[in-house]
Amino acid sequence: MSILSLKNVSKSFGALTVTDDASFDVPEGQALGIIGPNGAGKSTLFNLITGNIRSDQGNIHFQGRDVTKVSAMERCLTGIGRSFQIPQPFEKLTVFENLLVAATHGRNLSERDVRDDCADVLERTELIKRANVPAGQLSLLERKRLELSRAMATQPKLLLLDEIAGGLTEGECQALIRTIKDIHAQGVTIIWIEHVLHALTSVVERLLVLDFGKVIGLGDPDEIMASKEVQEIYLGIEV
Ligand SMILES: Nc1ncnc2c1ncn2[C@@H]1O[C@H](COP(=O)(O)OP(=O)(O)OP(=O)(O)O)[C@@H](O)[C@H]1O
Repeated sequence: MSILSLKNVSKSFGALTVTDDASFDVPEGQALGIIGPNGAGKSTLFNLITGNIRSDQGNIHFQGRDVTKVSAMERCLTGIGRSFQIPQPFEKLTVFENLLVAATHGRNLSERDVRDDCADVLERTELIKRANVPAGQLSLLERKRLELSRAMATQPKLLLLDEIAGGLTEGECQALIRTIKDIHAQGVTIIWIEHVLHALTSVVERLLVLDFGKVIGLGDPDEIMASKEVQEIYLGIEV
């Protein structure tokens, strides 16, 4: 069964069409990677799925329900969580306090009701030892982990990751991949936008390619990466 389904979704900013008739399904429990050149419309696609922006045309179904006109807040409450390309935690709040904010708002519950779950999330994302440290004092990898934790604190069924591996060393990247694999193994469906291709392809089962807002490829990661179109358009290699 598909957890997410987009049908003929389009979005323009003025004369610029940023999402062009996008249609695809994400089966429950799958990890889907999204690649494409800068400005291809990847983050915009996330904003359409989360409800941060509305589509001009088309429909979005989540768990069988048409959420096209549903607010971002309600989509979050029903299980769509995301991390942002540029982490913006509350720098002066501790890691744990940052999670409490995400969990209480993202689940519409009191702090008392979410405390244990927040501690569980920090265990899984390996940040529990830093729970009482202000977010502003974290290393880059820890900030990435906090961004992931804030998304997980909303208890998503569908987790959207926006370029979470950028800027990390290879060792840090591998550590983050292990955590993402662990989250995926718990049954969370993942859609991951990433320019660090080896990180992405080590996790996802399918790859979607966007170019000028159009879905130009969707399928097995190895086949997609080897395709002439992707090599030319995405990697800039003439084959
Ligand atoms: N709110 C907006 N108003 C006007 N133009 C926008 C808006 N949001 C995005 N755009 C434009 O839409 C295009 C796609 O942007 P988007 O951020 O979705 O691309 P992207 O594939 O995520 O790029 P990157 O890989 O660089 O993050 C860009 O040309 C961008 O300038």
